Amino acid sequence: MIAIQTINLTKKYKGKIAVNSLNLTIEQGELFAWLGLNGAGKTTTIKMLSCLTKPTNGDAIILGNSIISNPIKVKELINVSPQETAIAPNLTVRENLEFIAGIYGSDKRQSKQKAEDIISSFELSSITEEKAKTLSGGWQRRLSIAMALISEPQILFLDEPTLGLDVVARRELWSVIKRLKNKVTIILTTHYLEEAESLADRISIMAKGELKSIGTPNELISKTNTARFEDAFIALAGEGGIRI
Ligand SMILES: Nc1ncnc2c1ncn2[C@@H]1O[C@H](COP(=O)(O)OP(=O)(O)OP(=O)(O)O)[C@@H](O)[C@H]1O
Repeated sequence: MIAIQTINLTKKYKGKIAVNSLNLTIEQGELFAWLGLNGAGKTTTIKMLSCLTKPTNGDAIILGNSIISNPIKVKELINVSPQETAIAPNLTVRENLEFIAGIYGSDKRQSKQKAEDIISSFELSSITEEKAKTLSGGWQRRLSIAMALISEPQILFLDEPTLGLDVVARRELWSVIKRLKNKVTIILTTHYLEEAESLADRISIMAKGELKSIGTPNELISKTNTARFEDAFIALAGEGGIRI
């Protein structure tokens, strides 16, 4: 089944095009990565798909629901783990999880159970009673993703999930994300090419609001006739990048 289909999805800010007539399809269960240089239009696309900003033209269908005519239903089906983590610093890890479960309508008993389940699946048990503000960046990001999954979304948007993390914390988070594959459709934005290459089923490359190419890392390498993914990325996303 199709998770996301965009139809001429376009966003202009005061006449300036941020995203230009995007047409693509993402299958359910896919881990799909957006890559592009600064200002390529990744965040704007994610904001439209998650109903945080309205398109100027076009539409996107999320699991059968239009982001324009049915944003309330779309918001029930998705969740976002934003760049700046949305955790409450003075609450413990467990309290943060129970709090979010409550916001999404669970009663006290259900909230406790949901928090317990996610603590176990995210291997958070060593830090459950720690206040969130005392956690390292890697643990904070892991908690933030766990919180985004409490509402059991079908589509999860991960915006720069490992930004600023050290190499070990990054690898640990990669394994957390890999375990989610095929359970939830994941839309990932990142500036780390090796992150997209390691995690994504397919990658889309944007430049100046235009979709330049979509494919598996190997397909993008072969389409651009390059030897490494980094070279393929530069051929597509760089100044005067090709469109294939
Ligand atoms: N609220 C806004 N008002 C005006 N212009 C905006 C706004 N948000 C984004 N833009 C412009 O739209 C274009 C695309 O920006 P966007 O943030 O989507 O890119 P990005 O690929 O996410 O970049 P980055 O990697 O730097 O986060 C840029 O030219 C940006 O300046």
